[in-house]
Amino acid sequence: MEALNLDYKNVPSKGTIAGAGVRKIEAVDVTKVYSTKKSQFVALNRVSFHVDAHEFVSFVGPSGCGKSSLLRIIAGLEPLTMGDLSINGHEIEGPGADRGMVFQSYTLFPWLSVRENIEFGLTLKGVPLFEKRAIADHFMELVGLHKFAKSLPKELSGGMKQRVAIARALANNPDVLLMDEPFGALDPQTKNAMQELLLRIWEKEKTTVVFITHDIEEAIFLSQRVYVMQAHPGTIRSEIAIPRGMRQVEDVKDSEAFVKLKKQIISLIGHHDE
Ligand SMILES: Nc1ncnc2c1ncn2[C@@H]1O[C@H](COP(=O)(O)OP(=O)(O)OP(=O)(O)O)[C@@H](O)[C@H]1O
Repeated sequence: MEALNLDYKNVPSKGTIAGAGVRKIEAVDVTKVYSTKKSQFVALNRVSFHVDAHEFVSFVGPSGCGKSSLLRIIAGLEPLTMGDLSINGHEIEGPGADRGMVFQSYTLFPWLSVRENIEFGLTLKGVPLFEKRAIADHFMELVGLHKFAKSLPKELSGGMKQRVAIARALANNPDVLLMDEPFGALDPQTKNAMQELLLRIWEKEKTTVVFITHDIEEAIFLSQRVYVMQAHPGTIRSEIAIPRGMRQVEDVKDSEAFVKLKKQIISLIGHHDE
């Protein structure tokens, strides 16, 4: 029988603590100008940041500050106008299998089952059936959907669909998981449950995550570092480190440290709006 090759989780650049501290994404003076026939609009102005291996980094800011533009540029779906942006030291020139995406809108293939959706990228890569099945099983288990392997997306709730989307992205073993308001369309209870689940997954898989949200609580709860953005034009106003161990506190979102950080970020964002 063919031996199972699950070493995909142990590639040196991720999945091992040894890779921690290694620069994964580096952005220097990234500028994005959208041009139409009549005008030019500066969506991002000289945005510089970095994301290290295994980090969970969020970008938070008001509507229109360029969060989605930034994520699309990292994903290689949108070209930057000026500046430098690299992943693993290589300039980003287009989309790549090293980056997995999860969007706010549900992007599952409606005609494919949960298992087939999760296996889709692996099928394209020609991963052998046995291995593909094992990887899908692992990630269905991880997001708690193994009982729904044969279900179609239309039979799933919004939260379940996003769990499939996360499993699908992770099954391709991306170097970086890019998430654009993935829980933005969910009700508050489901959103909280998804945040808890994502943290558990991140702690287990050691994935590097770049997370976009306008929800300040969500950013503080999930991240190790938060970049606070402002609009007109989109720039990074501040970088906030979230203290280690804060999440271990019960009802962390009501804790003094959490509320203090939230007020700090609100004032940073609010300051610009005045
Ligand atoms: N393709 C485009 N052509 C022209 N302008 C664009 C385009 N995409 C985005 N913009 C403009 O760039 C700015 C930043 O948009 P972006 O969607 O990146 O912001 P955002 O912070 O993600 O906003 P939101 O939180 O509302 O989704 C906005 O003013 C938007 O209107």
